[in-house]
Amino acid sequence: FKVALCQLSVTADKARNIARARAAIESAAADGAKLVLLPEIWNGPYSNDSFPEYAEDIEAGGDAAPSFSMMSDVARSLQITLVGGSISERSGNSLYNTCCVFGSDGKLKGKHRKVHLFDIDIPGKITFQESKTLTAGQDLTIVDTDVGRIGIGICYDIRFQELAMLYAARGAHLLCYPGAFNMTTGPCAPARDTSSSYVAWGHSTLVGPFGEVIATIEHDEATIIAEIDYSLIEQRRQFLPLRHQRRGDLYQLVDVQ
Ligand SMILES: NC(=O)CC(=O)C(=O)O
Repeated sequence: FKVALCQLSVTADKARNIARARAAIESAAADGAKLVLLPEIWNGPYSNDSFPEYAEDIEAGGDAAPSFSMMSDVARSLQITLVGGSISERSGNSLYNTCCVFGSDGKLKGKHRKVHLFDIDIPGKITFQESKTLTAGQDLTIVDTDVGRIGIGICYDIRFQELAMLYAARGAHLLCYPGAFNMTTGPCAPARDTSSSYVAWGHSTLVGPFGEVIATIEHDEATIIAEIDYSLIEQRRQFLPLRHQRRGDLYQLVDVQ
């Protein structure tokens, strides 16, 4: 089936960001995509000042959550599976960086709250402390959808390979990491805006089970549409039978949930 990665340009105008995301999803579905992905924090700027301002109460829905409502509505009307990048989510007194996954009926199938907050300090380059405003999620997220079993992480989560290994062990066909990587630390993000306080890298990428890049783009606003074929996963596992060759007597991956 066809998958679409929408690399959106993000501005401070939330209504415009929502309209633009909807248009990108509609265009991807018109081109045959059955699974559509958005980037990390696509409804407003990626900054600690903005997270509280753009946050939505997903549980309340409706007017309290216009980005969430748009995603649910568009997934239902186009009958696609939507991995909704991420938005900041308000829940009680806490804020989370949250990815919502919608089924082709528009229902929320799963919600991932970023588990590894992006707290870094690279002198002279970039300092970012998500933990100033955000709370880390406590759960791994695997979602069963019309287009297979999907493991979700958000941006910095990709750097902790145990997550990916656990998702694979739990039978995930596809791992989705909506990202807002930056010019210092690396690839995969919304479109680049050099006037923004946080300059995103762009380069959204779809990778196959041999580690091969199926499709990628530069840093402008654009959408990748490419076919993925899950049957290649089994072929890869036959060719490289790592699962049976692991040295459990020397090391173990422990699933604590
Ligand atoms: N924005 C993130 O969560 C992570 C990031 O940019 C990185 O390089 O890692």
